[in-house]
Amino acid sequence: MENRFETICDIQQSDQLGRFLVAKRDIKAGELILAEDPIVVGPYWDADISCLNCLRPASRTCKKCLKAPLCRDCHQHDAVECNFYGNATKLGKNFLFDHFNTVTPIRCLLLYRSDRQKYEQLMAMESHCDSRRGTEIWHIHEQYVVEPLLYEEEFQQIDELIVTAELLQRICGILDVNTFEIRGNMDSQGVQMNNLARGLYPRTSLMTHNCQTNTLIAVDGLSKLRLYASTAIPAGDLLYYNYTRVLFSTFERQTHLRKGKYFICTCTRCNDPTELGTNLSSLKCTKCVDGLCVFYHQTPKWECISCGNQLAREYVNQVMCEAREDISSCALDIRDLEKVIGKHSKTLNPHHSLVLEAKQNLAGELRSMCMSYEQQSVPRQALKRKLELCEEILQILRILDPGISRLTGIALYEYHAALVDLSRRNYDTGEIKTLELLERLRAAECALKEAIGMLVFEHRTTPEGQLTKKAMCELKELREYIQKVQAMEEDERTDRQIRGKRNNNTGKGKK
Ligand SMILES: C[S@@+](CC[C@H](N)C(=O)[O-])C[C@H]1O[C@@H](n2cnc3c(N)ncnc32)[C@H](O)[C@@H]1O
Repeated sequence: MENRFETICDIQQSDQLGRFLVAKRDIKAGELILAEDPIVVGPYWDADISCLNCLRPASRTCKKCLKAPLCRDCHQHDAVECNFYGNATKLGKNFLFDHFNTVTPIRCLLLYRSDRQKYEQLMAMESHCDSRRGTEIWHIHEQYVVEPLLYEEEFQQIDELIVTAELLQRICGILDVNTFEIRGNMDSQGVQMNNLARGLYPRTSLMTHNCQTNTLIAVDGLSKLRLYASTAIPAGDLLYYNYTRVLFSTFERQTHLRKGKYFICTCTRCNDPTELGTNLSSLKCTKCVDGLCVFYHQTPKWECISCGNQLAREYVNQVMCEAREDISSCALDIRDLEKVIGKHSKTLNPHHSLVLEAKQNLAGELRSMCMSYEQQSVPRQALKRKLELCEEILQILRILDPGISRLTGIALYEYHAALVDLSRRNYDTGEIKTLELLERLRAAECALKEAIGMLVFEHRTTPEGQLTKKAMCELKELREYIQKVQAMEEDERTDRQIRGKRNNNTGKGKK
């Protein structure tokens, strides 16, 4: 695997980007680029107190070290960590329960003892200490990590390593800038078992950010990360990963990257006021009918693409604040969500990221509703609306997250499910004929096949991995159903031909 990475990628460096990855040769979409284990895994910042072995909710303390929280099923945790806490006789028994945010930074420090090479890899990572110094996040880490640790004699030195406030801040910075999310395993019933964790992957984290990624990251329940090309990557191109969310507006993405990753993104999407034509950040023009106002950051101004009308900053702020407030506080209720979508689609582009957020919530609620009914009794309106929403979201994802995409895969799966259910219903009520049913089912089959092609990279222990399994069974069933409908359609066609001939013959007879 080591060799694979080295034949595919080069690590390069520049003043602007720091270290980054470049494709050494053409990489095909879907090709595995690297598989990597984390050098450190730990709970998220502000996570609930969880088992140091599996990160499920903790219910007791390790019998050996008498300090580490464990769940009812785990009896041990990392040996170096357990020994360290066991030997830390002056450390209060509740220290980790009282200062759970210190767990991951302590694990980073313990690498110095357990694996010096990994410790060096960790310390080579970007921490942005200079940009963080004195900021709110610096003070938060000072309060919840640096002070509790340095107050305890046990943490002031680990072997020859002198632990200082600066070193701890650097580790906190490294964790904030470089960690990847690790979602827990699903149990056999498909319920998520562990709390969210974060992991440090030294090679994967070298990837540069771009709001349009060309890679896909899949992490399995054992924390192994696999990096795939999500589009074809020509030799010489950088490998990109999207550090932020695809469906965030430019303002939200830029804020997240500036505040959390300490750089300003200048990718094609960020530099295009229309966001590649999706208008995910645009407002409706207050003067002309179909116009959309976009933000030109160089000037800076909000201006209508069609009529040139400019929007006052105060107006934009007011509209956005109201929408943000309404959408974030809207109950997960179909009627309320429809109301909020209707209201804010009058001032924002109906594809604005805030409206899309409400639409995604609505699609989720419609999905739950469809699942709670017997198939034949799901309200038709709900199926129709779900299909419409899936189409809308897919159209945007195809542009912003091209190639193999987890979000597109999920949306395609939902789209296929709504299309099959609605078409069956339309057929049962006589709204569509067999041929149209067949055509729609074939379209659903294409969507489902494409969804599987995108989700197949997800490990079986993850929610998407479970969805892939389900989708594969449904594809088999759908194909069987298509065959039946096809046979019906052929029978009907033959029937029509016979009747047609008979009519012709009768006609001739009459003549
Ligand atoms: C996860 S690290 C990537 C590896 C890092 N370049 C290094 O040398 O260790 C994230 C940091 O890389 C830099 N970076 C990543 N993408 C960038 C981009 N598109 N523009 C500018 N800087 C970027 C920023 O400093 C960011 O905080």
